[in-house]
Amino acid sequence: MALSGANKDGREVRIYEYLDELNTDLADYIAELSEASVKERGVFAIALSGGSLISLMGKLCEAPYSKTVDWAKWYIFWVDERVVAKNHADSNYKLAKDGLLSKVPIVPSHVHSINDTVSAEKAAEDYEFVIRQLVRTRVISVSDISDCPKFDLILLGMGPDGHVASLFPNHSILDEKEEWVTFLTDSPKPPPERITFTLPVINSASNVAIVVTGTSKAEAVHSAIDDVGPDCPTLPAKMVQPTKGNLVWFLDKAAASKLDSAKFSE
Ligand SMILES: O=C1O[C@H](COP(=O)(O)O)[C@@H](O)[C@H](O)[C@H]1O
Repeated sequence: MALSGANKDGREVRIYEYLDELNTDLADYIAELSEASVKERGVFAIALSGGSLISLMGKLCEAPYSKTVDWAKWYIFWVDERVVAKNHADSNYKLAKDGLLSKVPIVPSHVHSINDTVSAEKAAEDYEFVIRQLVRTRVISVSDISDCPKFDLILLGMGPDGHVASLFPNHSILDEKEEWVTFLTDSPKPPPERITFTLPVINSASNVAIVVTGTSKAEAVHSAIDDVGPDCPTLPAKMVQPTKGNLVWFLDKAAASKLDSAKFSE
């Protein structure tokens, strides 16, 4: 049984007692957005994170989604990527390829991963160039208020420290306003070299989902959703506030355990 609530900012919080329910509802949510976007624009531009998110999306590889989703219309991007070879265990591309993309009929030329043969700085620059080309051809929409790309869906995970994508607490890249894609070489979580979408790009998306499971993240979830704690305003997850788009949090019972509301009966 899921608990769900929306607040006045249009932010929705969905809490699941069982992981299987979260996985099914997440697959439904993605499939519905894909259908709506393909109907409206003919394509679905989706940006993935790494980490636990990919296994939580696993139901998409199964029936009915494997048959009903219009995979040929999907264009895949990465919200953040570690600057390592594509076959490296730390690669977010490899994680998604092994766990999702190799199991469904995605068009290979629609998969836009980073250039893994150059520096982090150059990889970020090249990736932004690729995104600019696809904005020009309208594979990715453009925001009418920020001129940023407007992805149909951006999927985020969150670390126990409240980081999303490769936007870490107290890091100067949280202030980046000009670039669409930036880089860091001092990530507090290994590996140190990464590229990441900036907050203006994340907040320009039509839809953003933050998918979080596990007790280790309950404090950061509480801080970001209940607006508490001295670090709250600068917690990266809290800074995800789509300007015009929708934000949905998908939480399991453990991640939601410190929220002010939302209690399941034992
Ligand atoms: O390093 C990263 O961490 C976050 C969170 O990962 P999780 O395994 O705790 O869900 C992830 O969203 C990001 O893409 C990744 O590069």
